[in-house]
Amino acid sequence: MTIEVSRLTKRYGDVTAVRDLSFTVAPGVVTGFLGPNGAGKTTTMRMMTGLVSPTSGTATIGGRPYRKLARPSRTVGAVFDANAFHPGHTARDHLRVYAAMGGYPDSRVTHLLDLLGLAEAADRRIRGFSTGMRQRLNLATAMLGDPRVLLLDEPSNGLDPEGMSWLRGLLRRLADQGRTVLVSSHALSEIQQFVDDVVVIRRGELVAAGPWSRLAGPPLVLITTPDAADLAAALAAGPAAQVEAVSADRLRVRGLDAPSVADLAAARGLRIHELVTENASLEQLFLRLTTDQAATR
Ligand SMILES: Nc1ncnc2c1ncn2[C@@H]1O[C@H](COP(=O)(O)OP(=O)(O)OP(=O)(O)O)[C@@H](O)[C@H]1O
Repeated sequence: MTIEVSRLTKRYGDVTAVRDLSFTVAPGVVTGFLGPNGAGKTTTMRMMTGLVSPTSGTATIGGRPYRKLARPSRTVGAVFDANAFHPGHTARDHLRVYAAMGGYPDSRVTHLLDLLGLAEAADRRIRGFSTGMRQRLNLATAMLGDPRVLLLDEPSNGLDPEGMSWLRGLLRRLADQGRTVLVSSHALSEIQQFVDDVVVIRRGELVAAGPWSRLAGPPLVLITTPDAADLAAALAAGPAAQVEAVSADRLRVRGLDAPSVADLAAARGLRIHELVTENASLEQLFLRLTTDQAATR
């Protein structure tokens, strides 16, 4: 179930929330949907589910617009508002209401309460729930119909480190089952741990899309060695793309991973005191992509 966004535009009066936006979201991976506040992420995700009508362009899921899907809630599970609950309901009540609307059995409710770590809190009123528990309940609601596609708007908001690690595991499993998982976020350092692909937008327009590993570029390896000059010469003569001397005993290499650097040094009898791999962070990439050139001049 691929999501295909094609030349999507949404205008609210004078405000163009989304402008001529095209990208695809593949099944089997977790895709991060990133952009500064007001970039148009929520509007785009709402257009995917037919909650907002596009001014022009299309968003399809498995080749069809949301409204033309045979059983929408069995195909697409979406989480938008983290607080769309009746505060006096218990978690179990809440899920039962949605299960009844979708025609899902009670056993599904029990299964999801377990799966999302809410079994103990199932019979407590939502009013007393933490943000993290509300996020879990939201996910449970989206997953009632065992959908092939999950659209999650800021699901990591309000999660503590343990909750983040749990969410990462859950999204990974869902993607490994072949589902299509689109997750919007502004918490880049957190989301970096679990996205395979990214789509970056700014002011409603596409800035970059593709596998994170490709957008990030090859990692850098920082080497501390008392044999810097000899090692630099050996690396430069070999397959490394770039070798830079940082100081008398430190080199920075791009285009060769740490084990290859260590093997090459061993083969030449050169000493290495430290090897550190530096991956570009999603935050660095994001800032580079979304910083307004004009504003920084
Ligand atoms: N119903 C609406 N009426 C008028 N303007 C709207 C409406 N919904 C969104 N907008 C405007 O469209 C733009 C994009 O908003 P949107 O909520 O999609 O961005 P976002 O990337 O999800 O931002 P955030 O991360 O802050 O939620 C903003 O300028 C917003 O003010």
